[in-house]
Amino acid sequence: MTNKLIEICETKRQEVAARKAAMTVSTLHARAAEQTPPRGFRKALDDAARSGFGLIAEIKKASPSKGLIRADFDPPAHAQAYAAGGAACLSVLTDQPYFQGHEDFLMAARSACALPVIRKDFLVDPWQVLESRSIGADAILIIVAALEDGQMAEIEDAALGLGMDALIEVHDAHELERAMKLRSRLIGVNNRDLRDFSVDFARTYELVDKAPQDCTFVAESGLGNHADLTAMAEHGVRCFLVGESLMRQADVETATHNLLFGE
Ligand SMILES: O=P(O)(O)OC[C@@H](O)[C@@H](O)c1c[nH]c2ccccc12
Repeated sequence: MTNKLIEICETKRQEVAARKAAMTVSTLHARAAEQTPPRGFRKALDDAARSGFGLIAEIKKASPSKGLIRADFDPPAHAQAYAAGGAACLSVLTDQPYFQGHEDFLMAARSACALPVIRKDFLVDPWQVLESRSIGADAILIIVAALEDGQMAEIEDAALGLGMDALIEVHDAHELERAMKLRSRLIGVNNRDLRDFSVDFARTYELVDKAPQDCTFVAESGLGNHADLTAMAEHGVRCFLVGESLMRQADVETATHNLLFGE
């Protein structure tokens, strides 16, 4: 695990301890029961990828590597723009200390459109899965580099048990092997190295050939334009997670459309 990831997960464990003390599981269950059912995250991606590209468009205000990305940050407006531009799913950062995210952003984005939404955060405890459903999330992220095998399985069980999808994020062949011990067949490869934040598409190219055919395979991070997507498609990749390059555009809907279909 990289130093940054260790630091983020330690911060997250403290945050979760404080949240657990402030909120009972029965309150979370009651809130989860008020939410509309999970929208089918992987299915929406697969459906879109059958006739084109499956895009998870990310609502991201800031990041540790880039600082502030979007000054006029407006989650419901961005959600609608992404949906109108052709995205299959949304990703919303909820981590506050490192990404300036918030649960309210996810709730506002999900209410503003019909797309399935993944909660983008650092999960270190199955408790956070129920918390994610209680704010409406349709899917959660499992970062293999951050967790032991047993923890990953517990978090995944919690998600699948609530009818949610789990996106399993890997960086290398060893992590992909560990991911294959899980039940979920929704795999993301992060092209960004969390040690130095460098982006290398070769990570995706290496791992897509190693992933079993029944996987929905998502390339993540550093994707800037339609040519990046078509280059990935030549390697058989049809699903993508894109944040920064879209969030920097004044006209998010047109940018999303151009990313998917070319200018
Ligand atoms: O903004 P980008 O370069 O398009 O990347 C989006 C997404 O892949 C990135 O935000 C991400 C991938 N995995 C993560 C894990 C935690 C936080 C953030 C991420």
